[in-house]
Amino acid sequence: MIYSITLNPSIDYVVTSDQLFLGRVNRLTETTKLPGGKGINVSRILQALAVPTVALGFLGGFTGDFIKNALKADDLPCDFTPIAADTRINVKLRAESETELNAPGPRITDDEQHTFITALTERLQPGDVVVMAGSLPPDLPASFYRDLIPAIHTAHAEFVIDTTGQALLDTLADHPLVVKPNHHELAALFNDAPYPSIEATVQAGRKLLTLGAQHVLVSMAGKGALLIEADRAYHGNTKPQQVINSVGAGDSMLAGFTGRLTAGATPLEAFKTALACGSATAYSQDLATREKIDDVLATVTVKEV
Ligand SMILES: Nc1ncnc2c1ncn2[C@@H]1O[C@H](COP(=O)(O)OP(=O)(O)OP(=O)(O)O)[C@@H](O)[C@H]1O
Ligand SMILES: O=P(O)(O)OC[C@@]1(O)O[C@H](CO)[C@@H](O)[C@@H]1O
Repeated sequence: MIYSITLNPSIDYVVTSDQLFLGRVNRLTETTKLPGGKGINVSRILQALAVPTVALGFLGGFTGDFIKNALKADDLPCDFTPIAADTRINVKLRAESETELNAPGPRITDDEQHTFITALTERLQPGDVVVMAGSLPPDLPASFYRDLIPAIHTAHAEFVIDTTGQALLDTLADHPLVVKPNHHELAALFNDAPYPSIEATVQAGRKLLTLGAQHVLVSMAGKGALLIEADRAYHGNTKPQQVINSVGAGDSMLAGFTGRLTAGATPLEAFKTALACGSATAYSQDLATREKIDDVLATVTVKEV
């Protein structure tokens, strides 16, 4: 089973405007509300790939109810810890370019934190994978993800982590199954300037393997992604289509890789699915459907670099 953890879910309020003028009234041409948050996105793509998953985390208030109902309508298995405060709303603005306004998130009490940790540890079985993805609401200690790792390992389960900076570096020695920084996050991890070439990016990504990660992907938005192994690396991409919404492309990529790898695929096969899932989401209004993923998979190209 793959459990996703979304400590700070969101309603993604996706709004479209022809142009955006700061300091003026802007009339929107379209609005949509989607269940959001990185772990939830991972579970939604796993479900599209028919990989067993349960979405965990915190949900509260009318916003939490919206997300719960949206996931229930899609038959996505969930077990969120209820909280008293309202789950946040993030605004995703599509105008000439994409702008995201992400809220800090609700208060989570000590009792709610303990309830979540107990629920998670009671569920874990040998062979399970826990995907921890996204920001922490303000009251949770910065070490919250890292503090879950001993319980995950005691259950003989593995973890995947999608976070940034020191919080990511701090977990590498515990051997995450997969990490997938984007190229900007990778450079920031090592206080480097943007990498001038694929070779330089591969060299930096390989440091994550040396520090303990089992599998390393580096995503580069429209420029595709890298699969970096100890003795070789691959660059892959998909046939370009119109980009509609890149929100959740990274989560889709992580889900595709983790889902296929866990089901027994080779890292290279899993990488191809990951590329298809990431781009298929970028080419869709919402997260990618299975049909769209299969369509895009047929266009994936990968070469050793
Ligand atoms: N414009 C695009 N065209 C084609 N594929 C894309 C595009 N944007 C993203 N993708 C695919 O999705 C993958 C992940 O995207 P990206 O590198 O933007 O991740 P991210 O920064 O984690 O994204 P996010 O946080 O928005 O989910 C890319 O490696 C690529 O395969
Ligand atoms: O604020 P965080 O937790 O870092 O990111 C949250 C978020 O931007 O990530 C997803 C896309 O990756 C969206 O569904 C959601 O709104």
